[in-house]
Amino acid sequence: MAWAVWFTGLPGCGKTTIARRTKEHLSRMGVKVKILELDEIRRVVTPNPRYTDEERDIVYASLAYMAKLLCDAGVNVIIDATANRRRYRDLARKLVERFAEVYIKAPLDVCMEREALRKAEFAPKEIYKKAASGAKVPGVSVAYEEPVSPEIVVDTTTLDPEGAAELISKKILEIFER
Ligand SMILES: Nc1ncnc2c1ncn2[C@@H]1O[C@H](COP(=O)(O)OS(=O)(=O)O)[C@@H](OP(=O)(O)O)[C@H]1O
Ligand SMILES: Nc1ncnc2c1ncn2[C@@H]1O[C@H](COP(=O)(O)OP(=O)(O)O)[C@@H](O)[C@H]1O
Repeated sequence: MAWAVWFTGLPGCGKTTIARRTKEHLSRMGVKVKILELDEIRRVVTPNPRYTDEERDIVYASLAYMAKLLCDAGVNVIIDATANRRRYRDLARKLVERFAEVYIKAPLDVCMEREALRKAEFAPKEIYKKAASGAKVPGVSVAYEEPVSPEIVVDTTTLDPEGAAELISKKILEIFER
């Protein structure tokens, strides 16, 4: 049966970078996975995003449901999205039978620095700068609720993206592919 793992963490912590590498790692081990990148999905479902609680409730419920549909169709999923409220991830856990949370950890100041230095392959979003003009940015102007008991935790201050992807892939195989 297919599974879904949710990569959560502050904006700029490294979710997208590590998710893409994890997909490559798993592929080399013969495990296929689809990444649901919220950034990309938002461009379709909220072309003019407001980032209000009401909008986030809808966006995250849709995301969890997409993951469930893919799993039902036999497709393994990595969800790449901040999900600042715990309830967003809990909903996915409820909907998807084989589910795990991956907490990509980095202190806020490191995330801010990474955001500012983000490479050209990602459009520069300057999310943290927007907090200064009133945007509800997780970790700054709205709470980021850490996972309570994530199945996998990676400390990105001690692991580089490759090391993190290797660790996550190994754990995913231990949890789901035994
Ligand atoms: N303008 C503006 N106002 C308020 N909040 C904003 C804004 N732009 C980005 N965000 C917040 O940043 C989240 C996107 O960051 P992510 O961690 O998901 O990834 S990334 O940094 O964009 O790659 C995004 O997460 P989601 O709400 O989950 O889409 C928001 O929480
Ligand atoms: N140990 C690390 N793990 C992940 N990303 C890192 C690390 N060190 C530096 N980075 C850089 O930080 C940035 C993280 O950006 P991104 O992956 O888009 O984060 P997020 O998806 O969480 O917003 C990338 O430019 C990446 O190269």
